Amino acid sequence: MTADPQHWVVLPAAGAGRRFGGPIPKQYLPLRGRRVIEHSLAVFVQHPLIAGCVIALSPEDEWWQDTAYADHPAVKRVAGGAERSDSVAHALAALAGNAADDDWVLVHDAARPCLTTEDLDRLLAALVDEPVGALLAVPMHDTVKAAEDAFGARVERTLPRQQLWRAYTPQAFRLGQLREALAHCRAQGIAITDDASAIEQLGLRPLLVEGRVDNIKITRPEDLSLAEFFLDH
Ligand SMILES: Nc1ccn([C@@H]2O[C@H](COP(=O)(O)OP(=O)(O)OP(=O)(O)O)[C@@H](O)[C@H]2O)c(=O)n1
Ligand SMILES: C[C@](O)(CO)[C@H](O)COP(=O)(O)O
Repeated sequence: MTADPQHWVVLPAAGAGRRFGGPIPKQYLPLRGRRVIEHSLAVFVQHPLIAGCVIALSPEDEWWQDTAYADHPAVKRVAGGAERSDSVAHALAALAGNAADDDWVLVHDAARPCLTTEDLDRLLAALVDEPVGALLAVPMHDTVKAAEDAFGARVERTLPRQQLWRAYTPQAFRLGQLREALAHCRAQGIAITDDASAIEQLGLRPLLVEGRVDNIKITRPEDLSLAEFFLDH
């Protein structure tokens, strides 16, 4: 008889926050009495189904030591990498000693501080009997235009929004499969911006689990005020 899979969390937190700018990386900015990263971790550390967390940090980020989780027994730290996917891969390697290949790993951005326990529970529930893995996502409600090139301002076509979702985190996959998928993308030189994209490159189709729109990532300065608002309501 095989044991039920455990659930682990990987928090990539080694980004520089270039689009945000500012004096320190966005994940360490103050937000409603705590740092952004403390909000992002809190929901996992308190959750009974989470076995432990690995956080990928930039070695230069001395602000981590000031957080409530710096010496927390359930939070292990590793060095991040040049890209988000490298940071995730480093954290997965660190997990290998404690976790099984069939265990679930939930990857969540350190810069996403508004995740609710309800959304996390919905994702965890979706993993029961799920063959591939799942991610929180939000259906597209806007009318979306594709431009003729990345910087072009002229419409090429209107995309069918019924098929479009915004990919959020956490994104949950089997430890062994996610490690394989990230290694495949790295070996093939395939650039990816989320973990689901790596799994898709193996020919698999992750499950989209509808989440709250307010689980935003802090990417640009205006997102910080939005996160403040969402945390208050
Ligand atoms: N080399 C990297 C790059 C990003 N991240 C993390 O991945 C998450 C989402 O990435 P993003 O919003 O793109 O963060 P940054 O890379 O910091 O932002 P930017 O692209 O604007 O520089 C963040 O929690 C960030 O810290 C990481 O761990 N390692
Ligand atoms: C995983 C992710 O949050 C998906 O939305 C990712 O961090 C996105 O990175 P982006 O380049 O800021 O879209």
